[in-house]
Amino acid sequence: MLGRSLLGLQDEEWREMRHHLSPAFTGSKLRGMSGLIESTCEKFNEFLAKRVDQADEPLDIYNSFRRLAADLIATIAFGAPSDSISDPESEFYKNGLTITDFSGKRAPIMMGFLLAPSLMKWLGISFIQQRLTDFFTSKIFGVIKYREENNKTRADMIQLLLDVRSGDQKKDISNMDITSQAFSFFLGGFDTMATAFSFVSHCLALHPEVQAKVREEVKEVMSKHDNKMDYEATKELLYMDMVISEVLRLYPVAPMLDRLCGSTVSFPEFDLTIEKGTSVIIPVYGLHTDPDYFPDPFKFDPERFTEENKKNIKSFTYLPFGEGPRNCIGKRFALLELKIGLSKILNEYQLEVCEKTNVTNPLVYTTSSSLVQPEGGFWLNVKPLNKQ
Ligand code: HEM
Repeated sequence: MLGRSLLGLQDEEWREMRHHLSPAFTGSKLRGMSGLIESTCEKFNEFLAKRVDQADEPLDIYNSFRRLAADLIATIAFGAPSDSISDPESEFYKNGLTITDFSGKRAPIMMGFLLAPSLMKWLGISFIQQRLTDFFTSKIFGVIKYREENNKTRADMIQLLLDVRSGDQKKDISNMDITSQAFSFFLGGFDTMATAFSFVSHCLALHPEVQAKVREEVKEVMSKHDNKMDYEATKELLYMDMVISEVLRLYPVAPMLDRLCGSTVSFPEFDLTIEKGTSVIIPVYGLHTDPDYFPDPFKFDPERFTEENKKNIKSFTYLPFGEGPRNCIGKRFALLELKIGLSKILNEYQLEVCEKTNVTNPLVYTTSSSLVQPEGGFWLNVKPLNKQ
């Protein structure tokens, strides 16, 4: 399944699939999907409300945001709403956790696929267990069958691919292709979204003055948009956009990128030649915290991203979503989800540090997991604004 997905395809096959999928992330498609995102984020607020009523203790925000991320992907990419937020036993969520767990016995498998994918295939080792492939495949096949038999449509990514398939040019896209792409959105957008939501919340709790300013902006924008935070409204969240940009600089979800050199290139000024076929690692975290590019790099300062200051950022030194043709296809979708989700939360809740919050600066990261996480996890107090 992964081999046919955007993440697994190479060269011409990748280019063609990317070309089909890119229209899923244009403004008009995102506008259509923003209602589904809003309603899923509202459910998350209901979960927070229950949680706050039941226990007045710190919240493990990462594990909470993972549930939100799973439900967002389920509804948008799999066309099948799941209820991971309120149901801890949700099958979709549990299977998602298993797939994205690269600790313990799965760590060498992941390393094997990164370093020697052909060898792993030759050895007959699969990246994803058959049981999980079957689960996700049957979900998507079921959704496609239902829509085709009942002539139903929905503003989500599966529909976009079905529309491409049935459109004028009748592209050769199989049900398995559609499943593979939904799956690549799951892998691309599950832990990344949960981590980004967690780091933004962490920074807002550590910097209450920034949080107050973002909340003020949210309330002002919502009051102009019938108390909603839809696609059009998010475009007015200029300060929140600066805050998110700064969080992703200080805490890039993907701290490094990799590329395979396609042709031999020379850089005479550095006396360096990179041969065709060489794996190149791009140190994103190193660039983002290099004082030559970002002075006083460990200072959390959203002002770096004002329209004026952004122009001074050197090209290719800020890479939270990668760069070039293989950059993150979900970037605009991710930013939309973050803006809607954070608006909903900040409109009703105050995020505060608690005794378990890791307040080290530079942050001390955990070494016990492959995830980018503070040592000790993400913990915050979440307090309803109306009870303050
Ligand atoms: C804040 C959240 C996110 C961050 C920080 C992020 C970051 C990234 C990065 C760094 C890459 C590699 C880019 C490169 O090598 O140049 C990538 C690729 C990718 N991302 Fe995201 N991502 C996020 C959310 C999402 C979401 C929500 C989706 C799903 C819709 C998604 C789907 C993908 C896919 C499919 C690729 C592979 C693209 C390709 O190979 O053509 N990402 N992402």
